[in-house]
Amino acid sequence: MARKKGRGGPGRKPRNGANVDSAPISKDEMHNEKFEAYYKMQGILPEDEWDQFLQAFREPLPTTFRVAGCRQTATVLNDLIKNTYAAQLNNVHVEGEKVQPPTQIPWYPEGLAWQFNVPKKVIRKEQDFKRFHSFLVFETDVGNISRQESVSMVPPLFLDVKPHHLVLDMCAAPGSKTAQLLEAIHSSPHLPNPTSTPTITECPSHLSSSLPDSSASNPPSSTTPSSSEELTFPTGLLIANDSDHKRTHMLIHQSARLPSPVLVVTNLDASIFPFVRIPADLGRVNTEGDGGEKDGGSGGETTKTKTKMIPLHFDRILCDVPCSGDGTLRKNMGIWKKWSCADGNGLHSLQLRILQRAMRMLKPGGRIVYSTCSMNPAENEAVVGAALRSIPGFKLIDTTPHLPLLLRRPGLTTWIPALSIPNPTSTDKKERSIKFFPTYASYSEWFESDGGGKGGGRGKALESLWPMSGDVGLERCMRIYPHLQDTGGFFVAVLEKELAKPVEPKKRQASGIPAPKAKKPKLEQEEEGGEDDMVEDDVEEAVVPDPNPHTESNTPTPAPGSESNKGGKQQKGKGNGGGKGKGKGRREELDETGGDFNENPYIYLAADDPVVQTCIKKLHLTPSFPSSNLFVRNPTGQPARSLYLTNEIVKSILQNNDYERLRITSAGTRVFIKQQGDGGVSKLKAAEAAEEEGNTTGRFRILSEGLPLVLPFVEKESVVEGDMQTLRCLLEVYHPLLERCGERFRNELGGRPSGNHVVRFPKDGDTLTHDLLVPIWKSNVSLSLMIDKKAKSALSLRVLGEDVTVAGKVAAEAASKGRRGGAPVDGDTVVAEPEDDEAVDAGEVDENAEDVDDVME
Ligand SMILES: C[S@@+](CC[C@H](N)C(=O)[O-])C[C@H]1O[C@@H](n2cnc3c(N)ncnc32)[C@H](O)[C@@H]1O
Repeated sequence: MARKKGRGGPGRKPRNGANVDSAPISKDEMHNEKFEAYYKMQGILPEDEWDQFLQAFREPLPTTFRVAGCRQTATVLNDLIKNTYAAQLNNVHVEGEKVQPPTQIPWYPEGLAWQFNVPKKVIRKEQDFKRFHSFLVFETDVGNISRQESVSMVPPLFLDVKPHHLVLDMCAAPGSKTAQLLEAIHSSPHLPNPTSTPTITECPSHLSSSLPDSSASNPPSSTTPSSSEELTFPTGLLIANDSDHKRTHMLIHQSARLPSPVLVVTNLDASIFPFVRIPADLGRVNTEGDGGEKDGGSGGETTKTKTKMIPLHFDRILCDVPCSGDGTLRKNMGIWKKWSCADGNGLHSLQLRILQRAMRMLKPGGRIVYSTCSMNPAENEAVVGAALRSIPGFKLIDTTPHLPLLLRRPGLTTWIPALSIPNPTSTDKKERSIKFFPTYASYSEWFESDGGGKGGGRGKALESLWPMSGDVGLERCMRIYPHLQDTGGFFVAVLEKELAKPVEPKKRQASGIPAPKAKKPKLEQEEEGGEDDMVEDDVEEAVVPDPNPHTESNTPTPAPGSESNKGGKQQKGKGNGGGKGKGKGRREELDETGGDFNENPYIYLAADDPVVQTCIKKLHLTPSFPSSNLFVRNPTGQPARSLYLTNEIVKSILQNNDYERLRITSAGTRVFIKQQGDGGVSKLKAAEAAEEEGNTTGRFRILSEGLPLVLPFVEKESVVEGDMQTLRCLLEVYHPLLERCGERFRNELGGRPSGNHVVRFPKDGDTLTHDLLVPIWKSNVSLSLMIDKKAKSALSLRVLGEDVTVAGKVAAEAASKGRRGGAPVDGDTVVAEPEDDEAVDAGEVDENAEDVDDVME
């Protein structure tokens, strides 16, 4: 399956929706008078740094990536990069000049982020770089490496997410920061990390060859999901939201590389994000932050007594808001030509409403990180300042002690807004000039005059664009500039909600805080009206300014459920709410493109469902497996093909909220799938075999991405020990015969029934630095390694030092014939994969896969 080339090109929608493009332009064209005039006026830098600042923006951005996944995997990979690849690349010369090898980004924790700046032609020509690039591509595909702009790695680091935290990523697509947040939630050393792929699956202690077979070998004795969850899954939650429906699918695709039972993806306008209902007892436990959870009742059963519901408040919220993106000039070169101060002005109102909404959904003591890839104070300090003044009880955190090696400048405490207006000295009406207004009064005066456009249809700009009186500590914000550490431009502010009880609404009004007319989110109005328990004490604080009538800039597309969407096509939502907890009837749902919200429901299976019980038996799972946390996604609620797993809090959300109201696009992760074929045997024969077995529930297997989550519940005795001969054989051939495998493995597996098995390849301190666990499928005559082709290639490269897989050989052959093959060079098309039905049978082909290049920032 070849992927289309997806990066750049004129008209490409960038990360924030502004209409800029990344088509290359010459350095001579990299000028913009208005940009320079505007930022010089703001005094963002000392005069003597100005040239360096502009010059840095004209240079290509280095390629940056971070090593993701669990600590074990990350350490192995990082050592490999440091000791093998970077060492090899330290001595590459092109046309007599030394090429800089990859270097560690100095400020990133534990040296896990890297950068290099090597022209594509060098990567294509130089064997060592080519090999390094292949390695990066494969490891990225399997989720162990995340290619991400270095400044974009900053906000999640300041959010400081812990495994028990309830986290909301308000504007999450395409998802590079979501991935970081997920990794942080899964970061406990006691939890198996789904962010490590089976290529080096972290081995739960009871399956490890290296750990003593003592109490650790016993599966958790409790049969309640909550106690097994404590031992296995984080108790936290990550809701990743984006208002752009297409981009939520990018987000889902991106996060599929980091399968997690704690993830929920929603498709809502963040500025009117509705409250999520949770049972009060669950909320209380979360507020206490002890990470423990009550059993929310077994799946499929209906709780008789009415449970008191409360709105969920988050421990951490990331507001990586849509922005004008002028900090991305180095990659979105079209901004040089198109920059206008109107872009930032036009986004200010939405950004402010998103931040205010986040503040209202935060727990006392909780933290918000607000970030943009813009340098414009209209989108940064003006937003943060106005938000802090409108909702008391928050403060900006001084972040200087954190990441001390990250060079940054303090936030601006004053700035001068400007408008883009028709150039009064030009006859061309389309020509614009920039006009500064030091005060809101001077702007108002101009606005009221004819020159201001009164009567000409121009809406008035918000006063919050201007600096306001009163010190809110804006210098605590962070500004990152390209010349400081060879990055893009970026802005980050860290806000904390005080633990003290917020002041009464009346006192707030008396404090002179500008409180533009409250405009409650539609969903919230309904929520408040219908559910006493959902009314928050600070509901009156919905100091949401009127939508900015200022119409100069590219306005972001109206989001689902937003007022601005009202004129759109309306269609009915479908399905029921997935069992109990269905909200208040049907609502008309719209997505960004005007289509309906067309998602299947989330229906939990009863723990004693025959299919669940068959899975437990056939897949050799211990009784502690959280069987009531499995759900299916189809209108009938039948376990037809895939079974998904969540933790308790996600289950509680899905069962107590209308999934259509929250526009839940995805939740949890798929762990079991019905085996359609039987390795090398036809589907018909497989079906016949299943029939003969009297197994009408079908035969499910553990999906490779689900394995890390399921492993702690796999019975130790059922795991077969493999050897290097067997591993090579499984990698080289799609369906190798058992006779080709190592003798001990052959003998052990030979006596076992056909179906799903887990194989452990013990660490040998040499080729395998950690135990490796993989799922295989045994048919009557052959075996199949049930991991996808890219994961196979990555594993082969890492363990055997070469890609011995069929796909790898085809790619190498194509490359040797002069066709492009092997790993793609940055932004290029991925080589066509060989025709075979293995991945399809294995259910590993993602039909909804989006262009992964687009997913990379
Ligand atoms: C800067 S990008 C986010 C990048 C993302 N955090 C990441 O690290 O990959 C801004 C995102 O906000 C989304 N967006 C725009 N308006 C929105 C709104 N009103 N509510 C939620 N998301 C919005 C855009 O679709 C875009 O994906």
